[in-house]
Amino acid sequence: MTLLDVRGLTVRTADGRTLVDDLSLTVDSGERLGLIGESGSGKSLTTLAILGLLPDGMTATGSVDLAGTQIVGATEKRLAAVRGRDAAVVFQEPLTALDPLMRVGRQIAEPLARRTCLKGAALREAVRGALTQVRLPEPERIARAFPHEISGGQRQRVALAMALACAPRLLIADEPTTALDVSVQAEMLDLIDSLVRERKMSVLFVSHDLAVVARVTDRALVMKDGRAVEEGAVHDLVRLPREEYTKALVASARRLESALDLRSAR
Ligand SMILES: Nc1ncnc2c1ncn2[C@@H]1O[C@H](COP(=O)(O)OP(=O)(O)OP(=O)(O)O)[C@@H](O)[C@H]1O
Repeated sequence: MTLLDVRGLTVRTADGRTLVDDLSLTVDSGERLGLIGESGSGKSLTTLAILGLLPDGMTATGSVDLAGTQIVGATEKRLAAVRGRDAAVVFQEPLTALDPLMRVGRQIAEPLARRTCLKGAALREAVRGALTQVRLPEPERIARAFPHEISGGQRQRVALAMALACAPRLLIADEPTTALDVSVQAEMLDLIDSLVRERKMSVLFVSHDLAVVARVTDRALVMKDGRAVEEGAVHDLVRLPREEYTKALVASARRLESALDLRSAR
């Protein structure tokens, strides 16, 4: 069953520049699609358009059907009902999702309480469970902390716990590991991978890095200058890229991998 069906999505600025151009993609229930392309290729604007979160002044045309709701042109009320329940997002910078003045536990409690009607001790226990699920040690301490009191990797886990709190059918992860230290990137990818598998969730995973996309998704769509240039199984894209642009992405992922191999051999 198709969960997300994007057809002819076009995003324009107020002065008429086209930043996403006639893009179409689908994500089935339980499927994981990678969206890959260099910086500026339109990946983030695509994810924002899917959630109805485009910056002021930008307009979307075309169709974005998310679990039966048409997102393009939807009212804010309708969008609020969809976000969190049908799709939730983890951004590159966890601080965009977290309120700096609110303790971490309360930030997770709010969406949990909305979904489950839990209160008091039962809600506290559910928050603890949400923090444990994203493999945070000492969940009581983390729940009492403010965002600046925990590490960047821990903040990204908290953002993931918040995104998962309402059990969304689609997780959109927009460069979720790019801002993290290399040492914690792989752990975060493995965590996302195992949590979405356990929950049979669909994923739209955005990255400029083909090696990262290959770790979490089975199929990928390559974007350049706001357009889709190639789409296929990740395995095929890596082995037999058709487009010059995809070949360049594969070559740079290989260069990076061999540089890392050399580093670890030293
Ligand atoms: N608020 C904005 N106003 C004007 N132009 C924008 C805005 N946000 C993005 N753009 C432009 O739209 C294009 C696509 O940006 P987008 O952020 O979607 O790319 P991206 O592939 O996600 O890259 P990155 O990973 O660097 O964010 C770029 O040329 C960018 O400069």
